[in-house]
Amino acid sequence: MTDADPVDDVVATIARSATEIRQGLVGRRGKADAENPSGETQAEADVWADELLADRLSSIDGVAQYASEERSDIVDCEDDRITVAVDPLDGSSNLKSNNTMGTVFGIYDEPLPAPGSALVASGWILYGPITTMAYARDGTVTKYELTGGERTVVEEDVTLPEDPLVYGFGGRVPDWPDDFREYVREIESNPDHKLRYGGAMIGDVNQVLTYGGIFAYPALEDSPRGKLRLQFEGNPIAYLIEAAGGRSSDGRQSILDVDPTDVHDRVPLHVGNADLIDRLEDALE
Ligand SMILES: O=P(O)(O)OC[C@H]1O[C@](O)(COP(=O)(O)O)[C@@H](O)[C@@H]1O
Ligand SMILES: [Mg+2]
Ligand SMILES: [Mg+2]
Repeated sequence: MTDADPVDDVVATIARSATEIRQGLVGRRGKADAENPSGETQAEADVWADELLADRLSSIDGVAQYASEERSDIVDCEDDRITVAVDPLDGSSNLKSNNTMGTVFGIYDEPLPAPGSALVASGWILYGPITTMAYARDGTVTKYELTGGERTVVEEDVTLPEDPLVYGFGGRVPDWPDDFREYVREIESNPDHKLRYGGAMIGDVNQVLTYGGIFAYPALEDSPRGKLRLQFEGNPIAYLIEAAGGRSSDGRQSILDVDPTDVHDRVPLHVGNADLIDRLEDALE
C-alpha cells in the first residue's frame, strides 16, 4: 500500500483510459455474442472497455473491489480502501448510429453493493465531438476537456443553471405510469422547456448539467424499478447532480438513500433542478 490517494489514482487512470477507449471503438461497433447480467445484448465495445478498465483499476493500490454492469461478479483486489463501480460504456446502442456515449464511474468507501451515501467521488466521461469529463468530489463539481491523456479544467464549482431549459425522459411513452405521464405533460407545456433526448443517459444528463432541467428514466408499468442500474449509473449521477446543487429521486427519496440489495439492482432515476424534482415527487405521491 502507498500513501497516494487512491481516489486520485482511479480518476487519473479513467481519464487517461478515455482517449484509448474512444479510439478503440473503431472496429468494435458490432454485437458480442453475449448478454450482461441485466439480460441485455452486449456490444463488442462494452466487453472490451470493461476488460480494459478492470485490468487498470483493479491493480491500483487502495482499490478493494471493481464492479461493472458488464460482469456478474465483483472483482476482489488486494487492498481495502475504496471500491469502484463502472458503466464502461453508457449508451453503447448508439455505436451503430455513431451518436454520443459515455463512461460512468462511482468510487465508494464501502464494499459493493454500497449505498450512494458511501460515495466519495463520481463522474462521467462524455465521448461527444470532443471528450470531456465531469467530476464530483467533496461537494464540488469540475468539468474537464481530455486530450491525449491530459486533463484541462474548463469550469470549476459547476452548478446547475437556475432556469431549467431541457428535459429528456426514457422508456416507451405507453409504458409510463399515468402519474408520470401527467407530470411530463406539465413539463412539456412550459414554453421555456425544450426536449433533448439522445438515447444515452450520460449525454442527456450532461445536457441537464449544462442547461438546467430534468432527465428521467422512470419506473415503467411492467418494470417498476425502471432500467438503469443503481451502483453503476444511478448513484454516480445522483452524487454529481446533487453536488451541483440539483436533486435526485427514485420517485420518493434521494437516490443516494436507496439501500442496495444486489450489485445489479435497478432504480427509477430522476435528476435535475431541485424544484422540478420536488414537483415530480409531489406528482408521484
Ligand atoms: O433504449 P432504451 O431502452 O430507451 O434505453 C436507453 C437508456 O438505456 C441506456 O442505454 C442504458 O445504459 P447502457 O447503454 O449502459 O446499458 C441509457 O444510456 C439510456 O438512457
Ligand atoms: Mg448505462
Ligand atoms: Mg453500459
